[in-house]
Amino acid sequence: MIKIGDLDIKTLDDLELSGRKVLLRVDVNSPIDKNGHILDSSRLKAHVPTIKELVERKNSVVMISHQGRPGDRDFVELEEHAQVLSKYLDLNVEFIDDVMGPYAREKISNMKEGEVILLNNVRMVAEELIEGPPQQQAKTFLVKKLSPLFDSYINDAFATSHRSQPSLVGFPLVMPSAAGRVMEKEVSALSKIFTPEEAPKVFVLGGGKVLDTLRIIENLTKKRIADRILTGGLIAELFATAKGINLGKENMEVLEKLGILSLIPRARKLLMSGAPVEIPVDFKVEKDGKIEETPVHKVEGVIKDVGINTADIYSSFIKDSKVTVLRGPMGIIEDERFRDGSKAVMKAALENSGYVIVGGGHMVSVLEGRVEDNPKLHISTGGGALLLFLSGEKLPALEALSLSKV
Ligand SMILES: Nc1ncnc2c1ncn2[C@@H]1O[C@H](COP(=O)(O)OP(=O)(O)OP(=O)(O)O)[C@@H](O)[C@H]1O
Ligand SMILES: O=C(O)[C@H](O)COP(=O)(O)O
Repeated sequence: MIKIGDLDIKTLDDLELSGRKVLLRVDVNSPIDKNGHILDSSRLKAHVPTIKELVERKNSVVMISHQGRPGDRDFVELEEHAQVLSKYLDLNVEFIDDVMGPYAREKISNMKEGEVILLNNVRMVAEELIEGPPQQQAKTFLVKKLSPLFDSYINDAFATSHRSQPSLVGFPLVMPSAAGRVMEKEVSALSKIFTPEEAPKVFVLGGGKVLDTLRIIENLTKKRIADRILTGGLIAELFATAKGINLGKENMEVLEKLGILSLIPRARKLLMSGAPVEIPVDFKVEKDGKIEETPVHKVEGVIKDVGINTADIYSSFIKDSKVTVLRGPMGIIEDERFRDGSKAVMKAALENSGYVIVGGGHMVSVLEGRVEDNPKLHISTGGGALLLFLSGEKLPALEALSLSKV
């Protein structure tokens, strides 16, 4: 059983799972290249322990997932996903080109112990795109057609837990349901953020999603969760400007174009209410094709990364942290010349003895493979779900799991 706030959620340890037919909601939504192929399969790999365990416990497993959204380039079928999963699992994952029609239902009914199926993209079913409360989603055709074929429902899709769609919130109301191992790992790692005993807590927040990050800082401040919030990326520029620092014409133009200047009053309010927000003391800027280090009060050129002194000061704060959360890079890390700030904070976090949580594709890429066998490191699979979780919002899929029938 996992406890999150006032919710109690069953895990694979709490359900009778042997010789059963299990419907497993996974999130295999992956970046897709221009030829329609999977670019990065880390989300698929993440589900391997859950699937393996269910197979080893002699269940037959039917996976259901979305990929992209209708109308988008990455809205593709899941045939290649099944092939990749087969490779990781070293067993045949059969792709079924159907979601809930007679073909899929017949295949599911005839499954034998240990067999694994991946249904086609659940967002081909129009109902899946409508968000609504669990009680409404439990009455959808998706739930009505599929639930009678299964003994249990397992949700392992933490990265989609912020959506209140039928495949995520409809099933727990009508059948015994539990969280899979990915969901369990995410929830127990991320709940360290809200545990007062684990302190001090340092949040390293950067990147480009300024409004989302501002919401996180508002929540962390309101609930007095963070001891220090070290800013980089565009959120650092917002807070520097909110403090009255002139970052120069070029950077102000960037902030204006992105609509970030309108957030200044919210940032000021946070600063005045005692938010433990730190801003860089220096930046790495690009000016007339040259790269320079410049103090925060004398910025000339376009800001591309935090400076050397900031990286040192931030690293020293991280050194004493018991929980460090890193989300969003310190600079424009797609360019190798501007990765130093992000690399420095990551190094400090990994060298410290505390717990480290890394979220968001860009910061994960700064890990550069240093992930094996590190029990103190948690790499979240969540994008939007993680942002919402950190903002203190409830995740509908978790709430629904807590309503599990039986
Ligand atoms: N100073 C800066 N100016 C402009 N862009 C910046 C700056 N610093 C970082 N960025 C950009 O922020 C982007 C990454 O931010 P984002 O918030 O999307 O993080 P992420 O961790 O990848 O999130 P997710 O995985 O959820 O998409 C990168 O493209 C990077 O170039
Ligand atoms: O990548 C994600 O954030 C999840 O898979 C959810 O996808 P969505 O934003 O299309 O609902």
